Amino acid sequence: MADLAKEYLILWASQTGNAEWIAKNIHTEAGKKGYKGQCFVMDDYTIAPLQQTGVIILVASNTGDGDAPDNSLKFWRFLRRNKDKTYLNNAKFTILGLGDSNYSNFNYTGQRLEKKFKELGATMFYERGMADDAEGLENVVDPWIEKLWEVLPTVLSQDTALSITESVNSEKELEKQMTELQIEPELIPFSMKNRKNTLPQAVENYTKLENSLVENSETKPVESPPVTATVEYVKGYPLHISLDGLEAGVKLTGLPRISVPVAKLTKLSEQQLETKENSVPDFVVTPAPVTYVPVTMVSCLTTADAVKRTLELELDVGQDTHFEPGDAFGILAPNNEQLVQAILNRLNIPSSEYNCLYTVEGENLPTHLEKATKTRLIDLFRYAIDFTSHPRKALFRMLADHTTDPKEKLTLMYICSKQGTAAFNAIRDESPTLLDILDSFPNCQPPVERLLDLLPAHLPRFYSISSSPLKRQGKIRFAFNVVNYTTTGNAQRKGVATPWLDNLTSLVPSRTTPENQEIDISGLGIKVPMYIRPNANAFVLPTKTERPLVLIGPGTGIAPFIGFLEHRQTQRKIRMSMGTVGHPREIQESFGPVYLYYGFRDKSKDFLFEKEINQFKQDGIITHLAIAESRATETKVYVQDLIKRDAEKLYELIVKKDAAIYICGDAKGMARGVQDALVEMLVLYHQVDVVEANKILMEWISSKKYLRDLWA
Ligand SMILES: Cc1cc2nc3c(=O)[nH]c(=O)nc-3n(C[C@H](O)[C@H](O)[C@H](O)COP(=O)(O)O)c2cc1C
Repeated sequence: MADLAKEYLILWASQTGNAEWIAKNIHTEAGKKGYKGQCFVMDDYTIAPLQQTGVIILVASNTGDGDAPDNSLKFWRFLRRNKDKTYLNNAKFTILGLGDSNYSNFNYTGQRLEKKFKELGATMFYERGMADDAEGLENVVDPWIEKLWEVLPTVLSQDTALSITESVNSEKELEKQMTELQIEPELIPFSMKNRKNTLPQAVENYTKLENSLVENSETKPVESPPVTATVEYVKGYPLHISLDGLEAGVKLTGLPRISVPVAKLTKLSEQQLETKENSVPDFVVTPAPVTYVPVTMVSCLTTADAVKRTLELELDVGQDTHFEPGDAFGILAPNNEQLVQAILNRLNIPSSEYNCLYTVEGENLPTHLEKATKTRLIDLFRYAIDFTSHPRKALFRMLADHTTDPKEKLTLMYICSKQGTAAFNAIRDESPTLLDILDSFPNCQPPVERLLDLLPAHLPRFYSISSSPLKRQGKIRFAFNVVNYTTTGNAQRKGVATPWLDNLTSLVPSRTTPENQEIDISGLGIKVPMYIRPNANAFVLPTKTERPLVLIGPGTGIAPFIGFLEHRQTQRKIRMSMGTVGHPREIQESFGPVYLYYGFRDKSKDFLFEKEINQFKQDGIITHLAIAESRATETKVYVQDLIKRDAEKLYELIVKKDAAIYICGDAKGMARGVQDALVEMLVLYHQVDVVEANKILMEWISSKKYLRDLWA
């Protein structure tokens, strides 16, 4: 029999790419250290040697409210069904969980994985890491990986074990020096203004040391002279970086681990391919086929003086598209074109290159680049890379190696060091784009390939369907806030898909009365690329119409419930029109009570779907309407306050009459507040303690009595 402990297996689950990036980095680095093993996404567990590998490393993030990422749902089904207590008897495992402590179920998937793997007979060889995005993932991830390299030689009995141990030890010495960068007191200037133009020797040494560990496989993708701009490009907002922690004698510690270069970008031909606007390139992988559907209606649901601008759009998806109210769909919007072109220009890429064909290759490439083997350069920038999400420390660390200015280098090193935590967090809070970062360091010129390595994937944006297929056959409606705001540092920020949709539909005027105007734009020929997302969380109506419903959805969280209510309204109309089926009262009774908890800031500005909700109430489709207005009066009222107010009634409905609970909206504050209110209800009326109440909620979640559709 093969020696099981000879190879490792890494399994990852990732919603937005962090866990994938970390898992693949561990895999690449393990390979460099001489270990043998494989790396798979969890849902590929059937082709992964799960029972044939003695050492399993799990890297998993969370989504929703402690839910597992979409690409691990099949694996979870398999784990749940597997009751064989000896299934993983031969496996030793460890877990690196990624979460965010702002969410009520911090790192829940990591805890569940540990429990399940132990139930299947596996033993833990190294304690679970619980990284926190709120504090910076690197704070836990980096030391956890360092320690992994210490532990691995003892659990992996590879033939190369001796040489690995030696190499690990010598690297450890180097890394020790690397993570503690001592800057000579006399070389530390106190402000950026009077900083010397020479790099402190310690920084030079550090860089040399670090680079000696990284095989220099970078190739310059585009060898072209700097562009003299003839076009006016947008400029980035400069970052305001406080160097308060950078004092004389300071030791920069906890610098991020070196990320091994992966992507190689090679030009395939000079041939200029025709520009196809709004056309999603083939390398973009989606779980269902992408279709281009006409936009037929647009309406603005808020007034001009509301804090947010909310739009409702209708798409003509055709009679053959199957969906239910509550299903979600993805829209593949490109990155903002001005931003894309400004970044290309900032990277000295001439516009003559934009439409040339390129290939991206490399071992352990991130999933979003795997199929980019023949693509126009501009499409990589429009559809593959995310230029607007929170920057990783590893990005700043890489940029430090690509600036010619010592001041910039030191500042970049400081930002990603432990001493620069406050500066890093302040930068994150400002949500800078890549352009903002690059324009703040004018002498920094990173290779495109390293950006491909270190920037996250550009992802589809998901929306909940706010209409019923019974009422609007072949049509989908959805509502969203147009993301456009000013940061505390006075930078103007925009979302990706929502301003794009707003522009496409020619910036419709705001609502002037409670009755928003629906504008028919079917004649304009506007199409958007989209796909229906199979509903993984079963956020759909129960099949039995008698079952009572509790719907909780402030802001645009109301959208799927409008679909639910339209559906119920149409179902009732159909039953009524069939006449013979029953007495109107019987028909009315065949629909259970519906409690709607809905919140907004100000009734006169952002009461979305006001007319429709009032009509549902009048028709008896909504039996209890609880409205929370948070900004109109002195006392701010939120949906969770109304749930607490109605606790006794709700207990009766939820526990005694088995109501299904649905919650939709902000995953942080609102979901947490509602969870606490439901716990309070159980403590008061079910007479259990808080721990037991939380357990009951978890049971409701797994039995799908409590359904959640949450977003950040
Ligand atoms: C919509 C959403 C919901 C989340 N829910 C949770 C949660 O319930 N518990 C938690 O610990 N972290 C939660 N997180 C934080 C993520 O797990 C964390 O940001 C992680 O770094 C994401 O890794 P990924 O890119 O591999 O998916 C959530 C993040 C988002 C965007």
